[in-house]
Amino acid sequence: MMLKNPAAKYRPFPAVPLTDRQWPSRAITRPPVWMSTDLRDGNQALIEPMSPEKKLRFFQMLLKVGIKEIEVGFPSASQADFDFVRMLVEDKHIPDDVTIIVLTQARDELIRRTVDSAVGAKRAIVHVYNSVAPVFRRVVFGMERDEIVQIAVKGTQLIKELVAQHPQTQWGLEYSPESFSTTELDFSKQIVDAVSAVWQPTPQNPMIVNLPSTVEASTPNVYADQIEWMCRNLEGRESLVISVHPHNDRGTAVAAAELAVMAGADRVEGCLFGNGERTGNVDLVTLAMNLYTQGIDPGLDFSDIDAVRQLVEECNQLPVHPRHPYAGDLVFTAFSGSHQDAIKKGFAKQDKDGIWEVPYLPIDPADLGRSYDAVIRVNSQSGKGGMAYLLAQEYGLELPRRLQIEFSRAVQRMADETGREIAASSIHALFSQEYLEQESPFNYVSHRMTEDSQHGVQIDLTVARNGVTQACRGEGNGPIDAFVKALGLDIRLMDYHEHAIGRGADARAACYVELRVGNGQTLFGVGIDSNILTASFRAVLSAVNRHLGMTAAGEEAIAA
Ligand SMILES: CC(=O)SCCNC(=O)CCNC(=O)[C@H](O)C(C)(C)COP(=O)(O)OP(=O)(O)OC[C@H]1O[C@@H](n2cnc3c(N)ncnc32)[C@H](O)[C@@H]1OP(=O)(O)O
Ligand SMILES: CC(C)C(=O)C(=O)O
Ligand SMILES: [Mg+2]
Repeated sequence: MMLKNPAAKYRPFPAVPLTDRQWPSRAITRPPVWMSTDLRDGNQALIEPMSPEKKLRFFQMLLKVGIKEIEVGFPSASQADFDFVRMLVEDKHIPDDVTIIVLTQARDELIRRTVDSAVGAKRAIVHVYNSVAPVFRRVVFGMERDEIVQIAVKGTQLIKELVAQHPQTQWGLEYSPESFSTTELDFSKQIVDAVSAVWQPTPQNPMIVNLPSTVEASTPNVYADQIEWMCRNLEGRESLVISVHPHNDRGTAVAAAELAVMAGADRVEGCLFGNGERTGNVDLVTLAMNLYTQGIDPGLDFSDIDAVRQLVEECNQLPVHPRHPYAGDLVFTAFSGSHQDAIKKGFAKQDKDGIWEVPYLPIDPADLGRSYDAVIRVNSQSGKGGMAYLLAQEYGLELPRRLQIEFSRAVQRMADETGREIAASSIHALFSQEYLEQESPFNYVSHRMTEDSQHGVQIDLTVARNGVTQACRGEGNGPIDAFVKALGLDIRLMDYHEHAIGRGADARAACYVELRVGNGQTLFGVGIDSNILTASFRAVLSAVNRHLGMTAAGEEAIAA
């Protein structure tokens, strides 16, 4: 039967009975304990689970990033999973300050195998779980609440018994009431209290209580309420590490984790770049960098984010989205004109060691090992700022503002025609063609200049006009004035800029002149030369040639 309203088959998530919630007015002031479950929850969700070799490379990268708690697998799932954990232990891959975690269902034979896998490690946490939500109790287990509690209690008793036989390892317990976020809070409390009554944690040897949103089912504020409620109601809170394990079914796992930390969670489990079952586990990279941009050291090192991303993509055989926070290919790239303009101005004003204040960039790309080069790219949505930035960064050309406006029209034409992104090299080629290679009809050959107080500046100039060399002389109150007079053309100099390109013996001068030829429109010419005067003369000829190329009126003006 077709439902009239298909949405009617879903029910709204019930609110948590917490009227004096504290978390909304709290702030995060320090990082939580990070736990990576890439090699377990991440791995179990892959189309092709990682080979032992890939798992080891991933593990070593996690160490380098600085993660101290790493869930290394589900050892009872397969011989390969078991062997991987043994290899880590026996080949001494686990640093002393790192704790491995091994996951198991609360079933006898699986628990035994799991404990066996970690024997000999300096520190290991056995992570046991059973699902507690009403739908699991009814559909999967066909059990009442008390029977579900017994699964967890018996499993914990067995773990306690088994680990006592291997005192050379410092053992810990993590208990997860799986599907916590869709479970009645009083039942979650009942089962967690029952487990801790068996394990008997102390503030010195706390037990981890991991409260997963196995399937994210509510807005993040509801999850935060659930966490605060548990923190306030569990027995022996001081002997518990409250951990969260958000999944991203509603796309709000990051928010859920952050609000949960405000609500009292001490620890967060997740995966790099949000890999994991279905829509993924919460993304540890985003969480860490979010803290970083609030001025809080997350204790994780993502200063070479591209290397981390590359390895994760290779091991997971899944791409990281180009717009993934902090790490995607396009997150430090602006195509749109007004963004480019603001970023360019922001970079110019940014003090290297000062507070970060570049518009549109929440973080300095350099802090992630990303380069500024990729920040600004040009396509049909771009304005003058983007191409000016690229010419300055790549070619040392600092175009005056009005020239930027003039040249951006040519760039826009090119972008419209191709419909593609335009590389810095193409912009430079277009700039050269438009301004620097304008050698006809006038081409500079040589000049000699003298100066005295009576005549001002005198120039003996040789130019080629349509390939025919001719000599002329001019006097003026400055070199450009004298040069224009020598040409004998109706030209007015409207604006002039110059700057050096490079330093030392190889330095060259770039000159930009804005001229009005006859009664025509003003337009720019550009000259580059090792001699600053020659550069300015070339710039004048560039403008004149451009003008002649564009208008018949220009020809007449020149002829006049
Ligand atoms: C939310 C999560 O991510 S939890 C982690 C999930 N990860 C994995 O499952 C990956 C590794 N798992 C595996 O390789 C296998 O599932 C194994 C080896 C653990 C178990 O395999 P099997 O023995 O074939 O059982 P299966 O996977 O079908 O699990 C279902 C059985 O386990 C029971 N079960 C499921 N979870 C639990 C639990 N936490 N505690 C106790 N029993 C459980 C179910 O009731 C069911 O029992 P039934 O067969 O009597 O009906
Ligand atoms: C095993 C548990 C913690 C889990 O992965 C989940 O509930 O999502
Ligand atoms: Mg999970």
